[in-house]
Amino acid sequence: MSILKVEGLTKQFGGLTAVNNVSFDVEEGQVLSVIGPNGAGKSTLFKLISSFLTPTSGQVRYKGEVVSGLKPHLVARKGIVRTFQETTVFKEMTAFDNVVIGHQLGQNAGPLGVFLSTRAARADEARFRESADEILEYLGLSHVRNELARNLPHGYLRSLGIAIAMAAQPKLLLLDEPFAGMNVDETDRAVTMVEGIRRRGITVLLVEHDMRAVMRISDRIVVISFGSKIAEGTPEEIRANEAVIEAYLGQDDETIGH
Ligand SMILES: Nc1ncnc2c1ncn2[C@@H]1O[C@H](COP(=O)(O)OP(=O)(O)OP(=O)(O)O)[C@@H](O)[C@H]1O
Repeated sequence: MSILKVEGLTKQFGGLTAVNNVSFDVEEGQVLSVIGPNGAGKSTLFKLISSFLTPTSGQVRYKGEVVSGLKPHLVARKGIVRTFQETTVFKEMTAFDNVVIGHQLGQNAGPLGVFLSTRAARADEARFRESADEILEYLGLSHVRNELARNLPHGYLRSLGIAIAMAAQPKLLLLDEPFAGMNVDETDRAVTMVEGIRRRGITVLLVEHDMRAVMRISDRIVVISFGSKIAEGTPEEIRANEAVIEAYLGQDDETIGH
């Protein structure tokens, strides 16, 4: 059963069509990756799905309901949660406290709601603390539990962003370039994290520039180039697809996962 349907999604910025009539379905419990060369429109597509941008035409349907045009926090409350960027991690707090706060973000409109936290939210605190430890554990972050976020290396900060998003109890987790800027070890760890998330039955939609890690974790891959979908299929199908090879020609061989 598909949890998300992207239907004829188009986004124009002035005369530029960043996303051009893109359609695909995301099946519940699967990992679907959107890949494409630089400037292909991946980030724009991602923002359209998380409702940070409104489409020029087309729509996104989540569990049958059109969510395009809703405020991002309302979409998040329905279960579509994007990872937190490094800039939204609270740097002066520990990894653990950041994940506890992530639970509250899942219930409130934004950080303000957290600071003005209600009695009900405080009552949930014990449950959140227990859950935060569980998340850190299965994401392999327990050993940095008490580190201040500002002391964490880049790869860990990105992982912490995923942990915070998990605390908001997503049904569909959106990962924006989770492997960007990671070295080989960090990428391996992040791949393991995504596998762990998938095993918990959470659907994952990720947008990524680099094909190599994507090949390892995706059930399906959608390829976009110059805003349009040029291919869709399993990793094996994508690897052998002529249009994909063509789109990536001139790029480093590493990018197509060879
Ligand atoms: N807010 C905006 N205003 C105008 N043009 C934009 C805006 N956002 C993106 N674009 C343009 O839309 C096109 C697609 O950009 P987008 O960032 O979605 O690509 P991308 O595939 O994510 O690229 P990368 O892999 O480099 O991050 C680019 O030509 C970009 O310059």
